[in-house]
Amino acid sequence: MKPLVETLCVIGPGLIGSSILRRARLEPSIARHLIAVDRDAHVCDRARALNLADEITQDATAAVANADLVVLCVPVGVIPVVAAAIIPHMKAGAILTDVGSTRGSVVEGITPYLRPDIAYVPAHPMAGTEHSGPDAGFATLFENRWCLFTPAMNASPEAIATMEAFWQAMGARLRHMDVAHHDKICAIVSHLPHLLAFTICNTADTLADELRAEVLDFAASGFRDFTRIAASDPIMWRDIFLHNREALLEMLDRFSQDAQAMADAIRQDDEATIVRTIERGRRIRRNLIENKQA
Ligand SMILES: NC(=O)c1ccc[n+]([C@@H]2O[C@H](COP(=O)([O-])OP(=O)(O)OC[C@H]3O[C@@H](n4cnc5c(N)ncnc54)[C@H](O)[C@@H]3O)[C@@H](O)[C@H]2O)c1
Ligand SMILES: O=C(O)C(=O)C[C@]1(C(=O)O)C=C[C@@H](O)C=C1
Repeated sequence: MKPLVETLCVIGPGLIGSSILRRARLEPSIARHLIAVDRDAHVCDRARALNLADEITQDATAAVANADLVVLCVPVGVIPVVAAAIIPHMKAGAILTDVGSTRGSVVEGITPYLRPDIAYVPAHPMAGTEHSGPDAGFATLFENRWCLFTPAMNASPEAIATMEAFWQAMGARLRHMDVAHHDKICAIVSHLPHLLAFTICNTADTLADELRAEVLDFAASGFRDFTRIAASDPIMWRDIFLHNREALLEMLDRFSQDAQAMADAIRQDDEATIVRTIERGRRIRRNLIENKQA
């Protein structure tokens, strides 16, 4: 059977990149030959030990020369830098994609380097964990999770169809949307929750010494769920916050107003507002479970 692409090259075989490679190892319909590229020699060694790809190298420009599909899985701050370095070396007719968590800044950063004979089809899988690196990935990471496509550039309908089939083979559900919409949605469902988790852990940690000891003693409470998210990679999240600045600050403003309204309700013994707010939260959790996204 002819695979979707002959040669798949993943740049950055960390959590997301290694999950793509693991899935491609299990599904021969995806690619015949797998290449992994990382600038970090230790990551390359781990990728070799885990047998993530047929070729593993630190040399991105040589690796992409024969690839039919190149997937950029590096932090959003360096996606345009890596794209600028590899695009001149890609073969005509190849597809370039990236899995970056922000769209506006990545598309703006990549656009000046695009070539008319390279299809750029960005797609962001809404799946992950707080862990990073090649050991953290797993083949079922994208199963039943959304993959958000934003407008492709220089891409034929066939190239877009190839990327849709690629993400379906990863197990994902697909949705197309524009860039601004993507960045707003991700700001509220992903970036703001991470900002709140990092901040609440910082707040707890800067409390008085004796209380801090108690925070650790009793952390297996509501706080525990924040600590899971707060364990995420600092470089990845620094880049996301700085690269989705406008949408994130807009959502943070909205949240601050709502938190203030909740503070007012508590101050004023406004039971109805407090209960209404909690009930809305519970409804969201129920919807998530019904949609199999919990
Ligand atoms: N972690 C998640 O939950 C998640 C979910 C969806 C999308 N994303 C996006 O996917 C991308 C990767 O995230 P991750 O969690 O897999 O990160 P990760 O830290 O696990 O892996 C990133 C890899 O990129 C490598 N790298 C960094 N700069 C490089 C460069 N210039 N050239 C070559 N390799 C380089 C690192 O050495 C590392 O191995 C990010 O853009 C992130 O925003 C992450
Ligand atoms: O589930 C988690 O722990 C994640 O951090 C995954 C998560 C998210 O916030 O949902 C993180 C970043 C993404 O771009 C997509 C998914």
